[in-house]
Amino acid sequence: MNTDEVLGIFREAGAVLEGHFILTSGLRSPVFLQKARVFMHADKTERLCKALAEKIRAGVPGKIDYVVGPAIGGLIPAYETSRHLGVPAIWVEREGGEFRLRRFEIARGARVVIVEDIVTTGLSIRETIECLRELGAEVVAAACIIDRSAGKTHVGVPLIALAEYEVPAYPADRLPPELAAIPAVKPGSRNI
Ligand SMILES: O=P(O)(O)OC[C@H]1O[C@H](OP(=O)(O)OP(=O)(O)O)[C@H](O)[C@@H]1O
Ligand SMILES: O=C(O)c1cc(=O)[nH]c(=O)[nH]1
Ligand SMILES: [Mg+2]
Repeated sequence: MNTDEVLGIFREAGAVLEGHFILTSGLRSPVFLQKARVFMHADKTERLCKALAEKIRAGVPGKIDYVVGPAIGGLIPAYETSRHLGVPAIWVEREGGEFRLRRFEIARGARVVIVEDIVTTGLSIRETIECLRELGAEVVAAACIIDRSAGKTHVGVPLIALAEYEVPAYPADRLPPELAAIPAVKPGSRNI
């Protein structure tokens, strides 16, 4: 599946929003990919995640013990991708602001692949890696449906993106005037 097909699915679902958005990193952007509007459709989610699973299989040599999704955005794509990989899906969720594996136990040395929805700065994946490494897991790769940095983000493990789509993002104190003129909204779940 190529980038145009992935973006086509997002557009068809009405998931490419325009306005003034506060991203999880604190950066501001005129475009927000509201993945929930894609993941509400099982058929669209299946097509995307089947393709992502194939890309993970091709890019990750050896056994995968778990797919790990960072909540909330990563829950559905991690689950659906794990279904196509034939491995269990677990998740990390925020407790006091920090990602924790609250509901599961994994053996030290478990080989895991993180599956995210969207990557912008890679902050959420880096936080997830930190949590998993503290538990002794081996993070063999991370994957996402769309990489908004178009390959510029590095998370310290191989990052497998189904699509790369570069979207502008600005520090809050360096907004272009057209963005500063629109009230900002924060769609994600960090800090709520
Ligand atoms: O690469 P980054 O700069 O970390 O940005 C991407 C992250 O932002 C979103 O999560 P968010 O914390 O907004 O909440 P959500 O998962 O509930 O959507 C998205 O789900 C990714 O986890
Ligand atoms: O960087 C983010 O927080 C982000 C961007 C985006 O387009 N979609 C999303 O869910 N999060
Ligand atoms: Mg998220």
